[in-house]
Amino acid sequence: MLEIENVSRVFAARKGMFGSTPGVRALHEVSLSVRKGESFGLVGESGSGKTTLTRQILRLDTPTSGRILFEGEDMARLSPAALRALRAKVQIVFQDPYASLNPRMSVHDIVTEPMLIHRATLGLNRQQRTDRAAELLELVGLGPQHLYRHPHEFSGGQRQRICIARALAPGPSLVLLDEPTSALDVSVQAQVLNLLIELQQRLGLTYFFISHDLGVIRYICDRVALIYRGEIKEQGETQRLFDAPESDYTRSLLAAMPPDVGRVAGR
Ligand SMILES: Nc1ncnc2c1ncn2[C@@H]1O[C@H](COP(=O)(O)OP(=O)(O)OP(=O)(O)O)[C@@H](O)[C@H]1O
Repeated sequence: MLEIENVSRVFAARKGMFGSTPGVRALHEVSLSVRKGESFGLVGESGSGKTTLTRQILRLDTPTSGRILFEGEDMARLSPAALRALRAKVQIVFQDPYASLNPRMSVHDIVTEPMLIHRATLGLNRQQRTDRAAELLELVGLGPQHLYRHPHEFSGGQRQRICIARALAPGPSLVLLDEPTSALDVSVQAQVLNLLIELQQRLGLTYFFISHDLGVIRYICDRVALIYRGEIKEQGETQRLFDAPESDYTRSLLAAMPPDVGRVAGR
């Protein structure tokens, strides 16, 4: 579904009024492939390049070299119409459900907005968009009675469910989950993770799951890649990587952050 081939991203050195910024090699020869229907985890500490890679997948930034294929097509070579269609197919859920919902918008407007943006692709009229928003709320475990409420009336976990409904609104096949539970209480984390697993099974979604929490990764991801200073240090089946890590970096990461699956699963 998603092939990342030898992607590098270098931010050039810059001279500014208050001195110069050195060049940064944020990604170096990153290669990985995400299969349809799986959950693929990307683990790395702060500054390792996770956001930069995510921005390349969303086509918000362009690699310095290398290429990214989505469903076999080079993202850099898409026509404007194909790029618009791709934007509906690849959606993201951010870490902070408090910051990522506009407090002035109703849940209805938040969830129907992506349908409006992608109306050329989806072809839904006003009533159909409202009906779909109500269905999506039901799907994420919030009833349609919440449609005309505003974000401040919801808890953190409920807000993240609204963010998930918004991400699902244009009918994506790939969902990028950028630390989607790390701003939530532990008990709520487990509920949201279980919801994500359930939605994946029902809708046949593919997840690209970014996290620094190995417990969460182990709970949800089929395969995982570890990124360190812009380079992939190891990747493979999650279970294998935890049981028999091949790189020193993986070993040190596992030693520093023992995965605690029981806590995540709420057991
Ligand atoms: N626009 C930019 N210009 C210059 N350097 C950048 C830019 N964006 C990111 N970087 C640098 O690239 C490196 C990778 O940053 P990135 O934000 O991708 O890491 P990250 O793994 O997402 O970190 P975090 O978990 O803290 O979000 C860092 O050294 C960062 O300072």
